[in-house]
Amino acid sequence: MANLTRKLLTLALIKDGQRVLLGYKKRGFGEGKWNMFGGKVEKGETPEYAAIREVKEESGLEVIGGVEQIGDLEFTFDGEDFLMHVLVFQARGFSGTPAESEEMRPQWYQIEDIPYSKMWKDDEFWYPIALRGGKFKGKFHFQGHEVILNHTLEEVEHF
Ligand SMILES: COc1nc(N)nc2c1ncn2[C@H]1C[C@H](O)[C@@H](COP(=O)(O)OP(=O)(O)OP(=O)(O)O)O1
Repeated sequence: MANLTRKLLTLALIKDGQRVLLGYKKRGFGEGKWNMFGGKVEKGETPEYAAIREVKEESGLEVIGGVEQIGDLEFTFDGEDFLMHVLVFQARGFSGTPAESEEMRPQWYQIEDIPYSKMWKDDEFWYPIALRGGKFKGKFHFQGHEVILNHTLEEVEHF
């Protein structure tokens, strides 16, 4: 594969018992899909700081007690010259009430009602690991934004 430009991004799992907070992406990359909250790691930020900042900006929630890394994902897209390296975190706690932002419309989902058909196709592979408290590493190669051409996924003890 040719040299790819790497982009570092975050996703954050906000779980409260048997429900998770997802956001409907209103604009930008992944527009029209439900996803966790996250975005680019800006220059000078740690990924953990970026994850906490994105949760606040996109959902209105304050992360309490920091975040723990639970996933490491790489996404590539056929014919595209970039690789998205997405670190997935779980918030240890949170406070506040979810509020719609310019980018996301938050909504709580019971785990059994997670709308996988309206999400990125990789999510149905790794959410089950994340939701039962596991950690994972994976790589997904897409054709467009709807078809996974190939992938690897493994559960890990630590990163
Ligand atoms: C390809 O599969 C993906 N699956 C999932 N679940 N999430 C993905 C996938 N590819 C990207 N993402 C996530 C990673 C980030 O959380 C967002 C994209 O972030 P965005 O480009 O919107 O970053 P921001 O900094 O929020 O953007 P602005 O510059 O518009 O503020 O999608």
